[in-house]
Amino acid sequence: MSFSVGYYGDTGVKKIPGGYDVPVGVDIRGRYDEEFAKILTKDALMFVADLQREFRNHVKYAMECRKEAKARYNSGVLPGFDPATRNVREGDWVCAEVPPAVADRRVEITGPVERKMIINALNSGAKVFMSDFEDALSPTWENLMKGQVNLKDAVNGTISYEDKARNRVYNLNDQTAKLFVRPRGWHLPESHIFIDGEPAIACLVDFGLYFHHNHAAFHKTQGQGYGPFFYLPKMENSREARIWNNVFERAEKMVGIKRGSIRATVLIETLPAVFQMDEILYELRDHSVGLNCGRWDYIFSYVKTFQAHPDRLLPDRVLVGMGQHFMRSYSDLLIRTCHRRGVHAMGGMAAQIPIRDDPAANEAALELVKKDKLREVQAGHDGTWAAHPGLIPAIMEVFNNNMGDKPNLIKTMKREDAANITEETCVQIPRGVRTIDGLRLNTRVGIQYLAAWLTGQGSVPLYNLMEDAATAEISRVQNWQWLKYGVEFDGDGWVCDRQCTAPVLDDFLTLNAYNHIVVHHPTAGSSKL
Ligand SMILES: CC(=O)SCCNC(=O)CCNC(=O)[C@H](O)C(C)(C)COP(=O)(O)OP(=O)(O)OC[C@H]1O[C@@H](n2cnc3c(N)ncnc32)[C@H](O)[C@@H]1OP(=O)(O)O
Ligand SMILES: O=CC(=O)O
Ligand SMILES: [Mg+2]
Repeated sequence: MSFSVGYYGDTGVKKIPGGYDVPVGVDIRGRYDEEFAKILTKDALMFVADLQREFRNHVKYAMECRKEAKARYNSGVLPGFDPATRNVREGDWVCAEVPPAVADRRVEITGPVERKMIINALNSGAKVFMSDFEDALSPTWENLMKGQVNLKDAVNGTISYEDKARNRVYNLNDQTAKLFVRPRGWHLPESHIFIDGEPAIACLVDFGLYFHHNHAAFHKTQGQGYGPFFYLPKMENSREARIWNNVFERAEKMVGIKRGSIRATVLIETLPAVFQMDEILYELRDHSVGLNCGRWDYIFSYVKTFQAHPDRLLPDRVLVGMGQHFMRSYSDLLIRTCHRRGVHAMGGMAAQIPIRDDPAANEAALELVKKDKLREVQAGHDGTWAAHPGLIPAIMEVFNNNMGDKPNLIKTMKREDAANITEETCVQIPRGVRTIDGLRLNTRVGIQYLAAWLTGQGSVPLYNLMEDAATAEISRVQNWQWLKYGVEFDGDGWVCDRQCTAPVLDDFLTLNAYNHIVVHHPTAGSSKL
């Protein structure tokens, strides 16, 4: 493809030699590729630029508000319900009817927008596939653009993949999972696309390109008159949900589809957002299909929100499970809120994945997953997440056995008992030990995950667990918090680490360590008094 440089009369389009055909004000700084050019069309870029111009100031303001909230938490304030929106929490409103295409979401698989994984996930037997530009994806230009190409082929039903080394061709089954797409969070820039001299807002690029190319086909083939469907990550306040709602309305209007076609599930995965569930659903009430317990980012957010509260340090990462009081309260409150408003209350991700080379360990991991999912469905979650296709049958069985023949529990599990959950319950300090092994594991996971991410892998198996950006964040912030506040570790092996990080230098390693090798005889000495 070759273009001459300059502006083209009334089309307002600037053409660059051998490059993308861009509208005025848009500058593509990523590598040129003929396949990517089919995504980065002039029309698609105009659509994204329109969203950017319409919403950039709202997004900037929302990010400023996050900074102000952070300063308040750092000064000792605890997050809580907003007295100004009490009427929304107490009001008797409900969200729009759930679209029939996604009434049953009992098991959802997630994964990055990688070609083979998209096909495997759509074929996995799960009801929904959440295809991820976020926690599971390292947002390199190649990953993002190939991801858009892959999704377009998936929605068109033409996606295939040839694994030459294994002489295997991947195609879609007749029956596939319904596709949801998760764009990145509001805070991230997309630095390969500049609009009016500044980096584009990443999520508007992810959303805009996908929506522009796929809304029509999706409506027909997947959504039964609705869609496309989205997952929205990492919001902290309902003002951020309002921006999404306005983006959806503008997008619907621009392409001429009915208001409420687009539907989204919001991840409640920040501590401030737990006090904004009603408000978030209210803002998105015509575009909502529920909330999801994004438990890993939620733990990360607990540490981040309380970064200046040394009285709220977390125990070892492995101990911060859904059994902790603050985690259970958050899941219960989410179920009650969603069902009161007529939408799905989705559970979260168990991080275990199949362990091929150790049957006993594999069985133990599977038992943990089943236990976690049983707790979720018994609590009233309408569905849950799986990280790997190998887990789908077991998780499906747990949900089938406990949901009966209904597509969801929205009308049957009201959880009115959760109406009494208080602010204090939601921030209650988790219990457990902090150990040097926990610090080491965080360090290993943090380093290995970052190495993978920098080379384009956003989700990886480490120590038999799924690790992605959210789980790696926990490792990072936990180590930061422990080192900053100089925690004393429980158990053995801490002397060297404490000595290396002590504010005042100990005189002798051996003097300090000596008490650890002194073993007094049980009779406490030899003197006979
Ligand atoms: C906190 C959160 O945000 S959770 C949501 C975001 N995180 C995710 O979505 C992570 C999803 N999971 C994954 O990315 C992967 O399961 C990993 C990276 C953890 C492990 O992947 P692998 O090392 O490829 O696992 P493994 O070798 O066992 O895979 C076996 C097969 O299952 C496929 N597979 C594994 N996980 C998935 C998945 N989530 N979706 C689709 N296919 C998958 C593999 O592609 C492979 O296919 P093949 O046999 O046709 O070659
Ligand atoms: O996005 C999900 C999470 O747990 O984080
Ligand atoms: Mg997350």
